[in-house]
Amino acid sequence: MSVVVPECCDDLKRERGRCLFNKEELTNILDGGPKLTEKRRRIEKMLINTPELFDDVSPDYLSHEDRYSNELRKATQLMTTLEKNGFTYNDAVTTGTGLWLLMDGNPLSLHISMFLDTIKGQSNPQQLQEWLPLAEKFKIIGTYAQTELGHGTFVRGLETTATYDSTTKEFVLHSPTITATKWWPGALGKTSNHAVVMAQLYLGGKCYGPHIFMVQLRDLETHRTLPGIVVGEIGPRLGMNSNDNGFLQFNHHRIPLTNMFMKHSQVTEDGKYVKPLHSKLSYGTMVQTRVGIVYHASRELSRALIIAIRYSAVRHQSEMVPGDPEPQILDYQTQQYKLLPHLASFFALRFSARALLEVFIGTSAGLGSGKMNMLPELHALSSGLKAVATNDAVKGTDICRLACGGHGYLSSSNLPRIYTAIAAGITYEGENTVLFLQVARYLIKSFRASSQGQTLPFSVSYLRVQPPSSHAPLMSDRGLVDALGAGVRWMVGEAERRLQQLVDSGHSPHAAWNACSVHLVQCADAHTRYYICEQFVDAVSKLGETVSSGVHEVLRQLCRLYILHRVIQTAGILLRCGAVDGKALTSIEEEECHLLATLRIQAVSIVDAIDIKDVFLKSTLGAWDGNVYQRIYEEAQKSPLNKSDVTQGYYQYLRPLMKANL
Ligand SMILES: CCCCCCCCCCCCCCCCCCCC(=O)SCCNC(=O)CCNC(=O)[C@H](O)C(C)(C)COP(=O)(O)OP(=O)(O)OC[C@H]1O[C@@H](n2cnc3c(N)ncnc32)[C@H](O)[C@@H]1OP(=O)(O)O
Ligand SMILES: Cc1cc2nc3c(=O)[nH]c(=O)nc-3n(C[C@H](O)[C@H](O)[C@H](O)COP(=O)(O)OP(=O)(O)OC[C@H]3O[C@@H](n4cnc5c(N)ncnc54)[C@H](O)[C@@H]3O)c2cc1C
Repeated sequence: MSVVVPECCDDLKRERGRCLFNKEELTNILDGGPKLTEKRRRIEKMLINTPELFDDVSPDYLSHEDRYSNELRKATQLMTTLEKNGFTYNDAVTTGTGLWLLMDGNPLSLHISMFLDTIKGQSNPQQLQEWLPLAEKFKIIGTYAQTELGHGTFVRGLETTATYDSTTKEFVLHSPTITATKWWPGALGKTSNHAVVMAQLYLGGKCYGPHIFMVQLRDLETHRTLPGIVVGEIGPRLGMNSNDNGFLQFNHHRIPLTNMFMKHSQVTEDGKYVKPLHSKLSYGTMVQTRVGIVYHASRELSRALIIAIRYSAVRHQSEMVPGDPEPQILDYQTQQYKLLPHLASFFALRFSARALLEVFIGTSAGLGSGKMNMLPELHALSSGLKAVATNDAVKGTDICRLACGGHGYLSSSNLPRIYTAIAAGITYEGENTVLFLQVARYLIKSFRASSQGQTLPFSVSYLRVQPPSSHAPLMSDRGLVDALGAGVRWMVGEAERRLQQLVDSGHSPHAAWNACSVHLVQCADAHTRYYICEQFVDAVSKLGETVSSGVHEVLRQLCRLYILHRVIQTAGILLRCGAVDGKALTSIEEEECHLLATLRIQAVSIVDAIDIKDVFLKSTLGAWDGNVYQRIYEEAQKSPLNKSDVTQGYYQYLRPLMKANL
């Protein structure tokens, strides 16, 4: 399939004619540099020239089984195409291209993410040597099986047991109750022949908590389920129905001692336990996936924004001035207010994802040399950013759908599929409220440590009292970010005060925690957003030295919008702690409206610079040429109900009803 860039409609031509910045330069910034843009485009070209990767028929028109098979066909084709052309699956993941082709629930996604990451991050050298080549070459195919019917969040409450039998040097895996059934893992139902399984380790009758085990589930020749294992698919879900999310039960199933992942903790042949350097090292795959999800959420949000902003420039509706031609809906301030703050969020999340990745790489390097001290900060940052990124991507994607009116509800807009895929991100890999509560624990601990004069890690250093002299002018970007920081400091101080007050009045610390948890979640959310603002301001100011003035101006405007919007959202807190006053808020609101009008002028060009091709957007509303109505019409013709003029349903039900004497 070769892509011919079509002439665009007059509306989009006019929009693009107003561009005052170098789009390619902005594209390079978003990709992380010109080399990465070039690499992404090479991958895209190769994928576009592989017609088997594209659907002839929408998954909506397929049966449950055909939908799965079709996605599996494309997933395997994707892997072989990448391999043949000298790329890795990782290239398709990091550029987003692979995800966009297969975001109806790619049945190999868990293999190439959490299964491989667990092998890489949790194996000892022998295990790595044995399993990694097999998994990388798809000789074994796996998933990450942790969640059970009874427990997802509370990992320590998992019920699956792995009991060591020193006489045979084996672990016996068992699901003692219905609630111990593994439930949810992607690709577990029918695709995977292996799984990394989280189970409670028992040695000599004593429980040592959750540990990870490599378990073969199916025969490698026949693909039949092995004895002692029951496995299947869990049925339809809100979205991503081309995946085979599964269930799994063990009936005293035996695996060798060497199948416990032994990088961090070990069991000796005679059944002795060797402790890890940090008790949460076995949660490393989850942390790594949370980092990936921040990128993933920003990418999905960007697809929705491209669709909604291009559509808003093509769609004309109503009269702004009686008798005048119908304006583009993007000219309505309310439409700009719906979309442009989310456009700013996309940029903010992209820069924060990059900053988080650096923290992840730094912490991982430290762990390699036995340094565990950065782990709590990485856990808090990755938890907070995963939660904010998915919450905002879900909200933003739905706003994009709403901003497209009725047509946004069409499957062919692709907004429903983007929405249902990213909506799962709020729940999977740590439910967001639960992750925010982890961040809150870290904030309260840090606040207390600071009160005792201890030095705080970089992401929370602002929690100590700020000397008034260091403040930038309030209305500058820095000044407003400082005000947001003061707001979080006040919120955390208030949470700590309420917790202490409850404990002093006789509540247990745990009861006090629960009684303050709504406020604590708000603290965690506000802290993470403060961190995002800081990263955005830093990134834009660093780029200022290297980019052209047009691009810098657009980035500055987006950053400003993000901060102003955040200040308005937090107005109540900022007023209560005295960080801003009513007069400042009024001028911030006015500035936001002014900025919306400014950014509107180049909005189409900004989303063009995100550079996602039509074949990856998959949207009748968001295509480059803006030929919206023709595409919607043509897509409707593909409905199986349009194959005949009169359907079977007419003869079977409607006609008898019309003929009945009611
Ligand atoms: C080519 C095609 C492309 C294909 C796509 C490829 C993907 C690319 C990436 C993009 C991703 C997109 C798709 C991803 C698909 C993912 C699918 C989803 C998979 C899953 O959902 S797997 C299951 C995930 N499950 C969870 O996340 C469970 C959540 N629960 C927990 O993490 C913990 O149990 C919880 C809530 C943190 C509590 O733990 P608990 O054991 O109870 O501990 P305590 O609360 O008592 O805390 C003790 C102490 O430890 C600290 N702690 C907890 N966790 C960590 C950690 N991970 N690291 C460091 N420290 C940790 C905690 O804060 C406490 O500290 P204190 O000092 O306060 O005591
Ligand atoms: C599409 C999808 C794919 C998935 N893929 C996988 C996979 O590949 N592998 C895998 O192992 N799992 C997978 N999961 C499972 C997922 O990780 C869990 O659903 C998730 O961790 C949440 O756990 P839960 O379902 O038990 O929710 P629960 O913890 O029961 O949450 C229900 C409610 O209780 C609240 N709650 C729970 N605990 C607390 C607390 N301590 N404090 C306050 N509130 C609390 C939550 O905030 C939420 O509102 C997947 C899930 C989905 C939806």
